[in-house]
Amino acid sequence: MIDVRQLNLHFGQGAKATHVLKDVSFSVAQGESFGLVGESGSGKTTVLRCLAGLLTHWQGELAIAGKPVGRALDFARSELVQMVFQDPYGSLHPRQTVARALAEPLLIHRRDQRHVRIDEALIKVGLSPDFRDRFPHQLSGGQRQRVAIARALVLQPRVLLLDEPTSALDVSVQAEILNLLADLRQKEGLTYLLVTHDLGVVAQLCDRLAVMQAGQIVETLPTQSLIDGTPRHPYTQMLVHASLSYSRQAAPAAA
Ligand SMILES: Nc1ncnc2c1ncn2[C@@H]1O[C@H](COP(=O)(O)OP(=O)(O)OP(=O)(O)O)[C@@H](O)[C@H]1O
Repeated sequence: MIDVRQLNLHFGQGAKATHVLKDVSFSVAQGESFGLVGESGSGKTTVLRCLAGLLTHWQGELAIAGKPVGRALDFARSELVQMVFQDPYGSLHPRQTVARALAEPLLIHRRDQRHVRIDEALIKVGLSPDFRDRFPHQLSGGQRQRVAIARALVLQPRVLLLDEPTSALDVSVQAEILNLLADLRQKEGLTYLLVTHDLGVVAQLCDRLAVMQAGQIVETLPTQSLIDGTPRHPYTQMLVHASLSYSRQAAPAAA
């Protein structure tokens, strides 16, 4: 469903150019959920932004649903792929009602039955149609992220690009949103590409993952290997170790 081949990207020019993505290659099957993990600045979000059409100066080959992806963001791509951002407050316009936020993609794509589609999208994310007239500041963090997911779903895409979809939320709400994403993947037959720092999120939501370091993929592995503690690359082992010792430190405080 998603094919990334030899993806390269630089920011800046000449002597100041930084090579941010270095020959990144991976494939995600139809219906699969694939995680991208790695330290801050390793290039995870940049990969999503290339696939979403938000960055256009990449080199390599990108294809979605078997069709090569061009550089410019076009209608066909928006109908196939949508992105959900980390901070739902930032991604929703503060003066737009929920209905207005969801109507916008429908208007741009000239879809009919907008009321019905908006209500259907709200129900899919566990919100009642009563939420139509609310503004973002009248929503909790979890409800805002539900609205952002509803907006991503309203055009019925086949792929969601999820950029740290739960990291801006309270811990108690994170589990709800992860459950919602797991349910939606199954019910809607979606394919996920998910960026996260949190190996717990990968364990819950992803079938496979790629580990990035300094713009390169160092290892691609099934999530089960992560859980079994059998990753091969020393950097992945270090990430697993760091995450386990963090959980152990956090456990007494949480008790
Ligand atoms: N618009 C930009 N202009 C210049 N450099 C950028 C730009 N966007 C990202 N970068 C740089 O590209 C590198 C990769 O950034 P990216 O956001 O993809 O990393 P990341 O792995 O997603 O990190 P994080 O987990 O912190 O979001 C970083 O060094 C970042 O500073």
